[in-house]
Amino acid sequence: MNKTDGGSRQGRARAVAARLGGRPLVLVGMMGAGKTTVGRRLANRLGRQFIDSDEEIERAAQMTIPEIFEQRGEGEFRAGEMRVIARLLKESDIVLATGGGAFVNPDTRALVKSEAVSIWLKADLDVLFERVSRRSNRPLLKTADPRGTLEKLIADRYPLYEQADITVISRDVPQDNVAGDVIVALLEHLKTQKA
Ligand SMILES: Nc1ncnc2c1ncn2[C@@H]1O[C@H](COP(=O)(O)OP(=O)(O)O)[C@@H](O)[C@H]1O
Ligand SMILES: O=C(O)C1=C[C@@H](OP(=O)(O)O)[C@@H](O)[C@H](O)C1
Ligand SMILES: [Mg+2]
Repeated sequence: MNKTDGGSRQGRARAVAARLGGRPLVLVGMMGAGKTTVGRRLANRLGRQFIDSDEEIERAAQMTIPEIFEQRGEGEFRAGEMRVIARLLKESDIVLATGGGAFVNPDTRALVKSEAVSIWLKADLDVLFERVSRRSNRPLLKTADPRGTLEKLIADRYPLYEQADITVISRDVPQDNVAGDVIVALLEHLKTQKA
């Protein structure tokens, strides 16, 4: 084991940073998976800038996500999401948390696959439903049966999320531990890549 492949928490983070070069890290997965919160911790541990595509869209539009859906419709939100992510993927040394629908778009998915290392934060229906029920800021779940809607989205989207480079289970443990799981999985993945 050389200096940057150390088994310690810091050593692993350094090894991941070195093997990535500047390549962006992109978190994908369902609403409630923890992309925003775990992504922030991951960026912190890797010494990278954290960016959330939803926050970028809100800032550019000067509106919240529910307002954008209500006043402009999902189509316009998706078009903005695609543009924002394409712009952000030109940056290096970032951790980008996407919204749950971003990787569903074939163009965005292709771009993420070619420009970044992608991580699917995976959680099951019960965990996701419990987490998204804490807040009412997700317009797609404003239905008569939000749990059923979430279940349907899972069925539609899991085959696409599976195309991410690595999959990490977003367990119900402190978010910093999930960030640690991502670093371990990333290191394993990067070791299998050509230098
Ligand atoms: N590992 C975890 N354990 C418990 N709660 C979590 C975990 N990860 C995220 N959460 C909580 O779940 C909710 C959704 O997390 P968030 O990061 O917004 O998910 P996403 O961006 O994927 O929709 C937040 O309230 C967050 O604090
Ligand atoms: O899954 C989706 O289609 C969406 C997920 C949300 O982001 P999070 O996954 O961060 O909740 C946000 O982009 C919007 O409400 C649509
Ligand atoms: Mg989020």
